[in-house]
Amino acid sequence: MQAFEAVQLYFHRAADELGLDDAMRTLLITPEREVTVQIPVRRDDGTLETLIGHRVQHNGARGPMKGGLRYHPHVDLDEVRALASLMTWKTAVVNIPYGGAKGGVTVDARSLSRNEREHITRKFVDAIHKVIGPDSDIPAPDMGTGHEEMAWIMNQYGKYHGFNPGVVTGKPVELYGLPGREEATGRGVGVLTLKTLGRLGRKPSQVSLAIQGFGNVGSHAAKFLSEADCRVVAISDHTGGYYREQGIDVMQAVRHARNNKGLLDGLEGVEKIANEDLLELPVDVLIPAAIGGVITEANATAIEAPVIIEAANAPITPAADDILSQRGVVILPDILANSGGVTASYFEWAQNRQFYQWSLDRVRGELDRLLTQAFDDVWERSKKQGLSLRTTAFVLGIERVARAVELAGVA
Ligand SMILES: NC(=O)c1ccc[n+]([C@@H]2O[C@H](COP(=O)([O-])OP(=O)(O)OC[C@H]3O[C@@H](n4cnc5c(N)ncnc54)[C@H](O)[C@@H]3O)[C@@H](O)[C@H]2O)c1
Repeated sequence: MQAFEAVQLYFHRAADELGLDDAMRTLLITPEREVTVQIPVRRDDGTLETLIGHRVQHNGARGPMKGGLRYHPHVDLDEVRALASLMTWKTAVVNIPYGGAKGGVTVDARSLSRNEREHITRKFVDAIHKVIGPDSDIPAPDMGTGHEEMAWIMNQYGKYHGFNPGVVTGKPVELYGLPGREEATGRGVGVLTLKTLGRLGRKPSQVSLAIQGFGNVGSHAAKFLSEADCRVVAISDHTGGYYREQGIDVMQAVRHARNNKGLLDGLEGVEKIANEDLLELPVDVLIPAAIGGVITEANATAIEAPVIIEAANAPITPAADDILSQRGVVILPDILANSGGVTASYFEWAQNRQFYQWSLDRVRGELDRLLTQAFDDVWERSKKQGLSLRTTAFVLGIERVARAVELAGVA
């Protein structure tokens, strides 16, 4: 099932709980604006190529729209639409004053030189600068983009509209970025894992964890949770899984990856396992933090972990979600579990608007506070209404957006 259908399914399940009529559903699902543009680019070898870029602004009832910009060969309008709507529900669940958007260019970022990436980014801004801005739509990094692209967006946007660093987040710290933005999603996953364990009456020191993916999110989550006394028994990246029953020295793994082009292969003192086997280990908590669609109908029954924290976007397919939920597995859904990133982006935007640099301590303190509040809102409502955490998170997000739409007056 494609991302689009999965989001629609979860939306309608929550809308059923809220008793929303068809007219309101249509209004909430329909994006406010979709922009598709051509991006002509001269490659370094002199050839001319015409790329396609999209920006979908889903809903701005609660504030300026917010969402990443991805450079990936699979980018298409349906996917961007689905991800834009997910951002609307995600910003609402964590209760920051934003709506949702998403964008992308259909291109393999790894095939581009730095020079080509810069040209594409500036051309894309040329095409969409009229519809983005610090009060309307604020892009951020996503797959295939990072702080360099964000700095170019800020610079190119400034040529049309004057200096305004709040037009984009995920910038380099030296250029109005936020200290702690890089760790924020992984740290948030860690904070929310501890909150989940606390509600289940589990002490971190009694808990074993397996984490799939050791990139930005997975490595920071592993670091945070091992420092909190959890036993991280397995980690992985696309080179394979690495297992040690007594617990992996996460800092050693971080250092190893840092000196090995970000990769874990060759890590010493661990047993090598297959990535699929990592998912089926008899651990207390499983954290998929790599890619989508790794837990499907085919392997859902083999998953032994009683708690899954969705650090990646959509790691569990809807069919697998049904199987796991029926078995009583506690699943903390992606729209809450990985919302630390967009929350820190909101802090970056707030500090840009204040022209005041936040300290790392302040960022961490505010991040922990907002995520804890969002977690408590979702957990308590889920218990009260007897709904899964995923359906509850969607209910809460959709309800807040619907209320904002109604209060502001829809027509
Ligand atoms: N970075 C953020 O702020 C953020 C925010 C929200 C959601 N996410 C989601 O979290 C996930 C991870 O993002 P990231 O920023 O850490 O990406 P990243 O590119 O830094 O790291 C991805 C990691 O996954 C590994 N990987 C790739 N394919 C794999 C496979 N088949 N099996 C096992 N490991 C594999 C890679 O080797 C790498 O270690 C993505 O789904 C992303 O959409 C990230």
